Amino acid sequence: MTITLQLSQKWEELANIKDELAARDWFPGTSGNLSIKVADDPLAFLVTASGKDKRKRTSDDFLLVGPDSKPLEPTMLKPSAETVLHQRIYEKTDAGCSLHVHTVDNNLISELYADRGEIVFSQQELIKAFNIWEEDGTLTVPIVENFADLTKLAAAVAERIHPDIHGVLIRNHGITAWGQTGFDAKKKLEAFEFLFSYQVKKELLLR
Ligand SMILES: CSC[C@@H](O)[C@@H](O)C(=O)COP(=O)(O)O
Ligand SMILES: [Zn+2]
Repeated sequence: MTITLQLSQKWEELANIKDELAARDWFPGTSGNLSIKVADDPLAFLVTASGKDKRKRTSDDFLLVGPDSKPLEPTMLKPSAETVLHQRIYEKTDAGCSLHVHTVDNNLISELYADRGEIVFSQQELIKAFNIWEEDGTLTVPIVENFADLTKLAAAVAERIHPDIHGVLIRNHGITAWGQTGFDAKKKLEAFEFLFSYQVKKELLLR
């Protein structure tokens, strides 16, 4: 397969995911960023351009960056401010796609559980989306502080990545979740958001 064909297929895959997440209203105020891996060695990935309304579909939505998160070709576009987070995820995992969204539910959970540094889910059918099939299985989502220094933020996220971790919450900011493919990453992101929404509502009902 030629590189151009591979690139246009990945572009289409990411654009479709972006549309689906936009339909869920998961990009308020231009927030959120998405990426998909195009090559492993050296690393190259498509990432959303910074500051755009991610609900719109345009030919300027993504740009190709290399292992240092810098554009691989001359462009007027700026890679997402949070590109380095995606870079660190590709370095530390076998992910093929990484998705970052800000939602009210993920922000509330990140704040309510910040002091514990994580939230652990169990006895929930949807943890099967993370390949956890045991009746007493648990799913842990680490929570890191929202450092303004993005290199520091990326290092804090990278530090919490282990084989059983599929996403990291950033306090009062959002979640970054990843998977081997675009389908896998989106499935996990949707499952996370279901679990966060359930937990928020449960805590409200128990008050
Ligand atoms: C405009 S609020 C969101 C940003 O500060 C950032 O957190 C974000 O998710 C989007 O930044 P971007 O540079 O467009 O990828
Ligand atoms: Zn963000």
